[in-house]
Amino acid sequence: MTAILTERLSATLRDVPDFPSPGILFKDITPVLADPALMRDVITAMLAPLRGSGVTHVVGVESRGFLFGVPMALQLDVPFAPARKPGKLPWKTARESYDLEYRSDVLEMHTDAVGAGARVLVVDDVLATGGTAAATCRLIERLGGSVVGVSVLVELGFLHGRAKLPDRAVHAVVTF
Ligand SMILES: O=P(O)(O)OC[C@H]1O[C@H](OP(=O)(O)OP(=O)(O)O)[C@H](O)[C@@H]1O
Ligand SMILES: Nc1ncnc2[nH]cnc12
Repeated sequence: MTAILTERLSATLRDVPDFPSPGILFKDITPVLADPALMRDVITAMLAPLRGSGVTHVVGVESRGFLFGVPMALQLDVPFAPARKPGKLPWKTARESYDLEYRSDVLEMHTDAVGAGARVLVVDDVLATGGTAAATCRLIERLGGSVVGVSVLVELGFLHGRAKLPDRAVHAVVTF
């Protein structure tokens, strides 16, 4: 990761205090989405540690994980599969519950999304407490896939999300 990209990201991400609830400092990624040159460099940086890892599928976590996961899957020329909030996917699903910084939730995936032999990269915008990423990894493994790595744009290091992802290869472009 270049220091210059880290600086560009730090200057572009918007901190929003007390959203969505008091005491949370929310990292708003919408200014990054609004900058195509920065987005291109971000996607390249999120993929860089995974080159040569034999990734066969990208799983993006609803909703902000989709914004980075789809362009990464296109770059790798592999299928993208969504991990979605409950009740959104139309076909047969498996589900996992998890806790995150400001609430509890459930994620679902289609049961045929990542079968045996799939080498899956999990993508999200933010790693905070790690609950979301850990639940996604559990879901993928229950469906028969193996998790090659977890790639995020922003890691909130003070929330110790990596502690919920022991033995996982976790990659963040920028850590606060
Ligand atoms: O590491 P954790 O503590 O689990 O938190 C990280 C998750 O929280 C946010 O998603 P959120 O569920 O708020 O959904 P959104 O992307 O639809 O806004 C973020 O996009 C990650 O998915
Ligand atoms: N502080 C935060 N900012 C943005 N997304 C988040 N997801 C969980 N915690 C977050």
